[in-house]
Amino acid sequence: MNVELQIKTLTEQLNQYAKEYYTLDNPSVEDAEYDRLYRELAKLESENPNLIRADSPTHRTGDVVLSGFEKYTHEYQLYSLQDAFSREEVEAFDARVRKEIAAPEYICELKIDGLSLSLVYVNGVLQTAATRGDGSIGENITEQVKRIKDVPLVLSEPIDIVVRGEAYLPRKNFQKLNAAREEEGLPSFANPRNAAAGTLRQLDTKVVAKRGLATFLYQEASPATNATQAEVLTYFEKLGLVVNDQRVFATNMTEIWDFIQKVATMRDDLAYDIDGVVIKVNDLSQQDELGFTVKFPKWAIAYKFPAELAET
Ligand SMILES: NC(=O)c1cc2c(N)ncc(C(N)=O)c2s1
Repeated sequence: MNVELQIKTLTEQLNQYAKEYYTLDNPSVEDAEYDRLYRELAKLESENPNLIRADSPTHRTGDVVLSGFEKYTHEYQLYSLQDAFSREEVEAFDARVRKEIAAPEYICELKIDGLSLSLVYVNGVLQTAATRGDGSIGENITEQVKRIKDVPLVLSEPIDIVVRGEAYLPRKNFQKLNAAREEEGLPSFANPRNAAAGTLRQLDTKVVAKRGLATFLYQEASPATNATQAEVLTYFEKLGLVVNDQRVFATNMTEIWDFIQKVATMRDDLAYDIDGVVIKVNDLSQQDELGFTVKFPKWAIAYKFPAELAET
């Protein structure tokens, strides 16, 4: 088999094994077998650097220690959501929407308690990952984000797209991390969000790879080709991006509030922290019609759960 085909086969095999291990939590090969194949690929790549593929797992390792964070100017501004803390405030949002949209269909999604992330793909290849910053200028954390196992280095289609999402630390990895820090006599992180933020601010990317961060992508920043938010999310999944599966449609306040209450009861059983529910007008042309206030989109609201009492 020629070297290029060997490299392609090894890369695809290793990426499949990594997906089984990290995302499906169901590895089909022993670590030793993965390591053997990985070393074989790394050897072939070092002998044929021109044949290294963009989706090679060797981009996710290697001890890149950065000297600092470069600033990154977002092509598409990251906006914040208006918060709601009561049913009445969500009702007021719904009433404002109905002033312009007769019979809105909403999509309700979980509000992940992590760190905002912007991913820029060019020709389907991850070019830049950046923090939100002030919404216009963030920090370039591309090398760190390449160490988040569920972020695809290459999408299933060679498209240019800018997506928004959240990087978070799954609760089980948060507990493991704090246990290890206690062992080492280091201060523990107060919550998974702080741990995720602290991890992505690590200049030593080897540390990021060990911590087990994960992502949920939830918004297209570049002009969407889909008609609705629901279709955007389905498209993201097709591209290989991770999308949260807890999302429902609602056409009135009762359905919205039923979902909020359902989420409030199941929140503690989730594998990750959330701090609310995001309600959005599903139709993207209606989102454009509604537009923005000075600060927020008028087509979405973030219902925030009452802050959980700190564990005493
Ligand atoms: N600041 C924002 O615009 C958002 C923040 C978040 C978040 N932390 N989690 C989920 C969503 C979502 N599903 O839309 C959004 S949207």
